[in-house]
Amino acid sequence: MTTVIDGNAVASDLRDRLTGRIDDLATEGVTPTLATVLMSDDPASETYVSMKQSDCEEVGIATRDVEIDPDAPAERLFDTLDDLNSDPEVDGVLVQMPTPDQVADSEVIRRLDPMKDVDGFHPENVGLLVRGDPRYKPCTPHGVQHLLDHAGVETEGADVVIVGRSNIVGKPLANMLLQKTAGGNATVTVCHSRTDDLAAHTGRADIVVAAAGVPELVDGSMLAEDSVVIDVGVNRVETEDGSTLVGDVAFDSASELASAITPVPGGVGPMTRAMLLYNTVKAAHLRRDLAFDGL
Ligand SMILES: Nc1nc2c(c(=O)[nH]1)N[C@@H](CN(C=O)c1ccc(C(=O)N[C@@H](CCC(=O)O)C(=O)O)cc1)CN2
Repeated sequence: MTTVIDGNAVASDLRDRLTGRIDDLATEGVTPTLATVLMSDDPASETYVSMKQSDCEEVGIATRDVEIDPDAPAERLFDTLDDLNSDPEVDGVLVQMPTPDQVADSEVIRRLDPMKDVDGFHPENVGLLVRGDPRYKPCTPHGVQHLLDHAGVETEGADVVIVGRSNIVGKPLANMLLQKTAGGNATVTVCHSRTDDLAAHTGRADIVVAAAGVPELVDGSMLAEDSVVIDVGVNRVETEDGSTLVGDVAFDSASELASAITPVPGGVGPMTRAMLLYNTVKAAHLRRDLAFDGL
């Protein structure tokens, strides 16, 4: 019997618990505030930002909604970040990725105040994560770790194969699963587009995390019986009737082998958004030297 891990339900539970923390902050006269910065006309990016804005509204996080013409020079974005960095009311700043070609992602990330970097992408925050002392865990890997915990999946000693080596998901997740902490202690292999015989790796894994951005790259023939499958991909593909979302996992065939699997949509995506709320609430505490022990 395969368990389908319901990311919407887990994210909703997390939002409920965060609301309690936000109410506590209100008694101190603090309203956590997130600035979202969108410099893109990609419909998926627009959707993600508007979902993040409405999640904030639901839990009581105030928002600033900054939109920059995608054809503007990079300096326009950098000036905006400088303003948000120095604005005392803003706790967290999120620049929706990807940015346009004339703007180097690496420069954007460095320009952010690391205390307001609720994506956890700034080199200072990456360094803290790798050393095992995370300030802000990047939202998608944090969501994956939380889903595994919620589903009762033991990572200690587990053979985990991550397919994808991005800075947003694959690399930070590998580091988090390696840490000597709860939700870590795994043996981690990171596969990518140049990996020989991908199926040989995924086929021996206890846990497979597919985060390559390739629709239905991993199917049931590539999995061990009773493995746990986490699908990070959100790919919009054309169909005869229009378009649909598919993950990096071929859900039907993978479900026949997996003991537990996340769907797309409704798996990791909602958790990515919930963890952004978590980091914003954490930022509101850290910036005021208030204790934050998690949820
Ligand atoms: N600054 C950032 N940019 C990007 C990140 C990120 O973590 N920070 N990650 C990805 C995209 N992403 C976050 O922005 C993201 C992806 C998917 C979802 C989501 O909720 N997906 C839903 C389906 C949504 C739909 O209907 O299209 C789901 O899977 O159920 C949220 C956020 C790249 N950029």
